[in-house]
Amino acid sequence: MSKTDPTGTRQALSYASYLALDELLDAQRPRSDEHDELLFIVIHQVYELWFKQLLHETRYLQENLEAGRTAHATRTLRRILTVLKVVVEQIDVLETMTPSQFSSFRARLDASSGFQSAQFRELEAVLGRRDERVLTHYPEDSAQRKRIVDAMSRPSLFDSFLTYLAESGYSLPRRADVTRPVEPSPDLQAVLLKVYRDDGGQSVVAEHMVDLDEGMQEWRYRHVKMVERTIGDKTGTGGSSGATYLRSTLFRPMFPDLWAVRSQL
Ligand code: HEM
Ligand SMILES: N[C@@H](CC(=O)c1ccccc1NC=O)C(=O)O
Repeated sequence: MSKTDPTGTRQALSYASYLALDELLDAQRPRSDEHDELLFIVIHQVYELWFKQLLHETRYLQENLEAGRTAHATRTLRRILTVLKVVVEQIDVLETMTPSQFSSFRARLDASSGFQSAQFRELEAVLGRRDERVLTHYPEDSAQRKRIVDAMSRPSLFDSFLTYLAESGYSLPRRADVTRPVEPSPDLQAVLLKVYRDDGGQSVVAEHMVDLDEGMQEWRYRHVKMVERTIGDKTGTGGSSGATYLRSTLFRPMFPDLWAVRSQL
């Protein structure tokens, strides 16, 4: 395959053109002359690429679940979990940056912050988070805000998991309104206990859902520790109390029913 350049000349596909490296490698633009700022930018860009891939895979996972395809869903979940592991471990790289190295360019970040990562918020919404407060960081009418709002109004991954169980023959209560947060449900927990006792492919999928929930919580924990060691108790550039706020977001499971049943297994 070949494509034409702006002068109309045919260009053979190459490594650089296939991967759009001119654009990609031109997209790191430090605002200071400090050595460490490039690492900060690269890490965040890598995160956003992985978030893109995770959103791509979760969409596929939902399709597989809703079609009752256990093997495909399990494989996709494994890929998602492997990527999640990589993004959690990536925090090690940023932790090689000392507080004073970060302080050398932190003021140049102005009021920008992780609160503005639309893909992270979209991922949370796809998994099941329903919290309109996150929208305050995105301008009305922005494409980013619309993607988060859309994700909050579609069935979440947890809803697709429930559809999958129903497809597999388990009769269970449907969630009346997918735009509302998941409330723990004793009726649903009774069905989940049966899923685990039957010990089929559905229980493997359920275990991977727990892995996913645990992985997201691990990310939060590692992020908070990174924040504590890098900026201590300083307030965040995004206007929050910083580490104190972030600590309050720990232990907020996405799939509470899957945790609740474990004391009965
Ligand atoms: C030195 C490194 C980092 C520091 C000091 C830091 C600090 C903070 C702080 C203080 C907040 C609270 C918002 C605020 O008031 O600013 C926050 C939120 C956030 N950060 Fe970071 N961060 C770091 C790296 C990262 C990385 C690598 C990511 C990956 C994308 C990330 C993603 C987020 C997200 C998604 C939030 C929102 C969390 C929530 O509201 O639950 N941060 N960060
Ligand atoms: N909120 C951080 C700054 C920060 O980490 C950040 C700034 C801009 C873009 C991404 C960031 N990462 C995650 O919050 C701080 O208060 O130092």
